[in-house]
Amino acid sequence: MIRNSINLLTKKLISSTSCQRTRMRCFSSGATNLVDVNVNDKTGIAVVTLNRPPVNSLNLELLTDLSKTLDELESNRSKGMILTSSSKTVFSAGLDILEMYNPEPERSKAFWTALQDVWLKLYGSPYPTAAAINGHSPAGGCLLAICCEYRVMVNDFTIGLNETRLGISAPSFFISSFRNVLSTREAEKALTLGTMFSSDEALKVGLVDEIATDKADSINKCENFLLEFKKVSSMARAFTKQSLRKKDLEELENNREQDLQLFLFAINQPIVQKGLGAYIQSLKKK
Ligand SMILES: CC/C=C\C/C=C\CCC/C=C/CC(=O)SCCNC(=O)CCNC(=O)[C@H](O)C(C)(C)COP(=O)(O)OP(=O)(O)OC[C@H]1O[C@@H](n2cnc3c(N)ncnc32)[C@H](O)[C@@H]1OP(=O)(O)O
Repeated sequence: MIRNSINLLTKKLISSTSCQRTRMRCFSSGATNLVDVNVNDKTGIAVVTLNRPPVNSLNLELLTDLSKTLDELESNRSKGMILTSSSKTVFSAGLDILEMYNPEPERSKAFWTALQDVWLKLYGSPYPTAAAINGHSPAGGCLLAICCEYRVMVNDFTIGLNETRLGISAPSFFISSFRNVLSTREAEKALTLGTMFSSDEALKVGLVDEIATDKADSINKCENFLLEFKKVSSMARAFTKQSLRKKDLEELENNREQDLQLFLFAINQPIVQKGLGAYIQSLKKK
């Protein structure tokens, strides 16, 4: 009995050694482990890493893991979250196009519902959030970044809501979170043109807050931003953020079914399927 307890303790110690070196607690979000979470014991800040190679495209499983992670952070009264990616060149390639091509009805419902859940939890989170954008961030990848309150982008990558370039309109909750960051004028121009901004252009227009030299620098800068909230009451902070975002959040909360039906209708149009098929082929041919 005692030996078993010692074995268990030894196993726990071994498995947590790499985290202890940096005073981090590690946990993974669920069964599929597509999201890694490291909580710094000293600051209470969680680094949440999207880990679905090769490009972190957002499929049902990744969205479900992310959604569970956001629940855990909220119930653990997180001091803050930094969202980043395990890839060296891609933050997230956006929605997984294979989830929308030849869709299976039940799965596509679950997929869109999971995306809505992630958006509501991330955009409305009571804890402060920052994105360390260490790679390209088109469409749904940009969505995750603009849900956060602060963005630090590593040089030489691109970010934007490029949906019109794919022949579709960005869904309304993509647009409202984009408008929360950019002026209506800049948002309209970028959304209608489907602009993908370079890091410098994104900084100039206000889509990102700082530029970083590499991933470590971007995480450091995000951490500095989050640490500023040590001086602020977390309740007052959360209330203020949620009041500012309330209209956008309620818009989706009150119209979830309608938004889902619009998505299902759109992806089931033969012309959209044809476009998606061609787009998948063009990505494969690159
Ligand atoms: C399009 C939707 C149309 C209709 C639906 C209607 C309405 C619903 C609402 C739609 C909202 C959509 C929001 C989105 O997020 S759509 C997704 C938009 N994303 C993109 O356009 C990004 C496409 N990818 C890229 O540009 C590049 O991959 C990237 C710059 C991210 C990285 O380039 P890199 O050279 O590093 O990698 P690749 O060789 O291109 O890719 C590696 C493999 O990954 C596959 N891949 C890439 N992106 C996706 C994706 N978004 N979904 C699924 N798979 C993806 C790519 O095909 C390669 O696969 P293999 O060849 O290795 O099999």
